Amino acid sequence: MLRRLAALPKGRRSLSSTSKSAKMGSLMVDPPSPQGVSFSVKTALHGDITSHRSQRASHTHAAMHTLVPNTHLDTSLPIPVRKYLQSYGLTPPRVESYETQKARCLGQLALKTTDIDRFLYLSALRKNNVHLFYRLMTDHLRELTPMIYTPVVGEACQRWSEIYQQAEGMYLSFEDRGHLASIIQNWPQPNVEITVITDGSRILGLGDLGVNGMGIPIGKLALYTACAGIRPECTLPLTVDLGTSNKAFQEDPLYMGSRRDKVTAQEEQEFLDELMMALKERWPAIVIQFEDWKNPFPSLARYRDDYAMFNDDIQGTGAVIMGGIIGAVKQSGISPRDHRAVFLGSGSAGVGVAKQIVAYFMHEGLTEDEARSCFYLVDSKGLVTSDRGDKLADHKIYFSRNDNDGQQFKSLEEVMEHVKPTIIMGLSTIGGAFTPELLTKMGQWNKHPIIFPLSNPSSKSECTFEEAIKYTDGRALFASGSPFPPYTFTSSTGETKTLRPGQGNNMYVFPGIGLGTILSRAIQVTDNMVYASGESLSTALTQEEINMACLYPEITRIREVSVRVTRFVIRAAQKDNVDRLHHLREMDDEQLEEWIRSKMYDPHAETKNLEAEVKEMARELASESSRL
Ligand SMILES: NC(=O)c1ccc[n+]([C@@H]2O[C@H](COP(=O)([O-])OP(=O)(O)OC[C@H]3O[C@@H](n4cnc5c(N)ncnc54)[C@H](O)[C@@H]3O)[C@@H](O)[C@H]2O)c1
Ligand SMILES: O=C(O)C[C@H](O)C(=O)O
Ligand SMILES: [Mg+2]
Repeated sequence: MLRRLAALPKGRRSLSSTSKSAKMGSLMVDPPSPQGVSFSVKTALHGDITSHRSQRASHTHAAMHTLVPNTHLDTSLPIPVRKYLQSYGLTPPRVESYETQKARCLGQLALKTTDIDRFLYLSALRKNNVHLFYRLMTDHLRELTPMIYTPVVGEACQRWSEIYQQAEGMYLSFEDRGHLASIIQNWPQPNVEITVITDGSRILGLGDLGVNGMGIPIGKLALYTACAGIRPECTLPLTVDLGTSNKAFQEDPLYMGSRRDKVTAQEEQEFLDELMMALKERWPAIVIQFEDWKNPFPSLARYRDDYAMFNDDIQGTGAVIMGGIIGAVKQSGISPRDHRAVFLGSGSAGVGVAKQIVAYFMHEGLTEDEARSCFYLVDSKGLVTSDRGDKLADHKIYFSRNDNDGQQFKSLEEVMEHVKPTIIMGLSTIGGAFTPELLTKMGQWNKHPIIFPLSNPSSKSECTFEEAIKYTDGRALFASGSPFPPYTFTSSTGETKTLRPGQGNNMYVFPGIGLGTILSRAIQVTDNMVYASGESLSTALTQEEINMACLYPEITRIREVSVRVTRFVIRAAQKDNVDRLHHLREMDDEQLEEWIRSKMYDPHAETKNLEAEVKEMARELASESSRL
């Protein structure tokens, strides 16, 4: 057993996963060996099998402490296990059920009076008892996701320097260039499978928040664990400090990043070249997600062929919104070629979403030109046209209109009058931009107007659910980036209904894109894998959800939905021949989904797994002592 534990960092991901059956085994079944073996576990455990019992116990304890901090301090652990782990006496005497632990946590949460207090409480719980945190999260996704993700993470990032309490994730600075590979060795976890990287330069719709953006990688990776079962110790939140354009932060004595202005695009690229290589050198199979960069197009183009990487804001958002649009287009009763979509916002998300829907429309039989001509992109200068007179950023050129007869449309109102859209999408960061007047017009022009205000957090949403419903007489097909509460509405025909909004947020797909890439050992994240993730969503709705005209599955089912997304992503990787775990090709879809489930971290099973480990260890130790 101890020898097996010593080998743990190389092939397996956690103490508890070492003794699981093949069915319940870890994600790292037959991985390429990570380069960096955890020093403390390796040195503490490289197995002198004859050493003293207490020494062994503390070695085991050290292994757990390194891989899953504080696991031995869970108040649900039985007394014999505590004694074995030498944590007996370090926690109150009573052995508690999860129900009791949960009641205490929810009680404490209820005492908090602000969202930031709830955010801090949950962050501390994650640090102090990671399995309990994820048990709570998976049981209360609807209520708790907004506390650790959008919208509350937005305020947390804005106030990060003020509310900072504990180190989480890694920070790498421009000044560290030339040494990134050796600094990355400081990360104590040996088996990182996925990282989310930001430079903080476009955090949600809140602008450049510099290193305060760290809340985003932490929040996204918490969802990877809660929604797709990637083990918490296999995730690496990463923030790079490349300076900030945020003058207020530069002058704030509490700001914890450098005071330099943002580095140049060339300097950023050189830094990222080194970082990407360093990450892959230590963890050859690592999946890398770029998140919330101001201009993420160059890095996506540069690294996507050589790394298993993707950009969530361009690709994840594109896929998730395509997934919702598939249902909305069907419910609208209008064929794809007759849709006219006005996009407020032509940045990474706007262009990513429009391109992904072009791919869907082509899938439905339109030529590329026909599909592209359905889109009218608007930025801060108005409708994006080829003859507008300013130099268009590269990513906007594809959608620039040529059919405007020299006329320019400066405001959203003018564009909407000109186009009379069937779809409006908001990816502009301009809260309230879909005014009551515009929403009313959408209701007049369309039987079922498609209205997607997607900017985050809630304060930046282009309209609320209530507004979209009220001003279209309850006929809007709606999804927003941040969550809105249900709304009870009486229509002009006197019908009263409680309606639930869809949440068009990339959280429905990125966990499955990441898990599918990890599990298939894909060497790239291809366009087909991204497309498949969005397409899978429309197949994941239950009959009841379809009857209720939902555009997205119920959030409480997200773990099951992630299994479906993961299966589609793996199948697409196989088709594109970028997968490396070829025996998965032999499984039928049902077997593959079952296998995916078996690889997912289940926080509810962890304490039991630990108990089983300890029992097995005790047995082995007893038989070894009897041989001595
Ligand atoms: N729902 C989701 O899953 C999701 C995913 C990604 C991004 N987003 C949100 O989308 C928003 C935009 O993100 P992004 O990465 O595209 O940012 P970005 O900075 O790349 O793009 C913002 C776009 O909005 C335009 N804009 C700014 N002010 C405007 C104005 N007054 N009128 C018209 N257009 C204006 C800009 O010109 C630019 O084209 C953010 O709020 C982000 O939180 C949501
Ligand atoms: O973080 C989110 O909630 C979605 C998206 O990635 C965003 O940048 O807004
Ligand atoms: Mg984002």
